[in-house]
Amino acid sequence: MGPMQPHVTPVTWTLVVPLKPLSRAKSRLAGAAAYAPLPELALAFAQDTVRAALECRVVRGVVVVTDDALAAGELRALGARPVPDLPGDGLNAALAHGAAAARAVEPGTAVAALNADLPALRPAELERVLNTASGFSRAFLPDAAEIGTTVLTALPRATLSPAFGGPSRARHRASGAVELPVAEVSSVRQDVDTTEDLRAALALGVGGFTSALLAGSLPGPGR
Ligand SMILES: Nc1nc2c(ncn2[C@@H]2O[C@H](COP(=O)(O)OP(=O)(O)OP(=O)(O)O)[C@@H](O)[C@H]2O)c(=O)[nH]1
Ligand SMILES: C=C(OP(=O)(O)O)C(=O)O
Repeated sequence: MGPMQPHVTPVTWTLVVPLKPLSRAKSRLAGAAAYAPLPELALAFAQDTVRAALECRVVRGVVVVTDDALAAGELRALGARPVPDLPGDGLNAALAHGAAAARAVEPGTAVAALNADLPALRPAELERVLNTASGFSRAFLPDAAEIGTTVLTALPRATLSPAFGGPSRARHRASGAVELPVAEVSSVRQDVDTTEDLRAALALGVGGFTSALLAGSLPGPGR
């Protein structure tokens, strides 16, 4: 930055990552259970997601909303802050609760919901998504299938107002959030719900937890 540039305070983000109990996670991935147990896959995806998120330069912290004691311990070990769900309320309540927990500690923080199933996540691509989001009060990134959402953002004065679940892209757009105009961020969009998604994530390159778990039994094309 040159000497005559105005001083700009960069936006830094607290991410909120939701993770349901591992024993119930990733039911649509049943086809991949031949390669590794589903609870272990769900944990490895979350570990790779959280580790990459914490390596992103504009991320100041990660809150993981989960009632799973094993996952909470493993993700705390990576540097995340686990908080339990509110009793019986589901995904969007968990995200709103996590955003409130983040702002209880850091009142001025921008917050972003991030799916826990992004094992190919690259910190530099997440940084480009978040830097683009710093220009909008609320914004979102559609998933690779163009139906759901992988990231929903809110600047410090905005409320997150999450509407995840199924066709959430249209719901987030209807809520007034801006669809982020950012290209070539496949690693931030590639969520893994099905065996086909897992193949796509493996083609992008997954993180160390997922690749170690699948070592020797990688699901290749058409298998
Ligand atoms: N804390 C919390 N996280 C949730 C809850 N429901 C879903 N999630 C998480 O939100 C994300 C999207 O959830 P889903 O697509 O419903 O579940 P999934 O485990 O990814 O996949 P399926 O079981 O195949 O539907 C995942 O990271 C889940 O772990 C909830 O009630 N509480
Ligand atoms: C919850 C969502 O994700 P998925 O169902 O694809 O995991 C969503 O995209 O809103």
